[in-house]
Amino acid sequence: MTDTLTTSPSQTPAAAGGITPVSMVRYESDFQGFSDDLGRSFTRYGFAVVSDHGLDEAVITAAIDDAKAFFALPEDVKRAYHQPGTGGARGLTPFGTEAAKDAKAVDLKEFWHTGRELPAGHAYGRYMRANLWPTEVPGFQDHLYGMFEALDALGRRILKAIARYMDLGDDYFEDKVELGNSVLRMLHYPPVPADAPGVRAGAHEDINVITLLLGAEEAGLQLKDANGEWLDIAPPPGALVVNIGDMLQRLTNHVLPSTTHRVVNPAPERRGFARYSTPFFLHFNPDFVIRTLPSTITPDNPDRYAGRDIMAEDFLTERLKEIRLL
Ligand SMILES: O=C(O)CCC(=O)C(=O)O
Ligand SMILES: [Fe+2]
Repeated sequence: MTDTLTTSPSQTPAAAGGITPVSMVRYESDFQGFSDDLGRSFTRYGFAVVSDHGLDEAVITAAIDDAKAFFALPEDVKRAYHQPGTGGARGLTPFGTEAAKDAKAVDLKEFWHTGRELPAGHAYGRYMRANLWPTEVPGFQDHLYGMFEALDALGRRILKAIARYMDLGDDYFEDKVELGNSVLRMLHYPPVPADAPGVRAGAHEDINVITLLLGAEEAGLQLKDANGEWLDIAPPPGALVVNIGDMLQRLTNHVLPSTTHRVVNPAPERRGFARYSTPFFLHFNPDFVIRTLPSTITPDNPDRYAGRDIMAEDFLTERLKEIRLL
């Protein structure tokens, strides 16, 4: 890959909203150092800002442009790609559907989900629905799936660094996520009226293993730090925001925390702008059983899930019900 979305390492700002970016340039030259810095950021915030990630800018731009073209279609055309009662797993989830767990208000967003294309007849077909592809936007399928595959590959590289940090053996995650039930979410938050109450996306934790988020430069994304204060994430242009989800928090007995985050409405002068962001929710293979890693159980941190092994797919179903997608 030649083009990158990021600035060169020498231009990487010292800090972004309190979180110092970790450059992936060291992935090849100093894997241990990269893994330690990444792991420390996760341990402290549940989040890391990753620069120099090497994603091909053309692949990302093509997919985002197609998503924008889709969201600009008439409401009734878009609604044909909504499958109610299926957990929003594929296609469109219309504006005003999803709400954060226990939230009273719905989020101010619509989104499109693309999932994995399995080899024909694969046993995981019972857990993963077929993708939907809108015929109204030429190139949508190729571009969206191109972005899915690029983020899937990058997510596995980042998991190798997490495995190194946790002393698990670098390939620990490989056979546990290779056909994971992962989802690429193209999000559209329309412009917000000047007097809009509430937030664009209510406070929540992600369900999955790790999330790779692009497009969070438009202000608004905040995490709740260990003191309970909201901290702006504000990544530099093109940088990737990565956070730990509930499944990895559970596997690591909370050594890697799944941190509460939200998207607040922007300052008045930015309320006329839409937000387009693209989280990739990397999941375990559906039949992976989440059981606390023995190395994370200590006298100070006893097993929080003793006797409560759960299959990744069952965990997901439980949580989708809580956010009103099932
Ligand atoms: O829009 C964003 O930047 C974050 C979205 C998010 O946290 C989510 O969809 O889980
Ligand atoms: Fe999230």
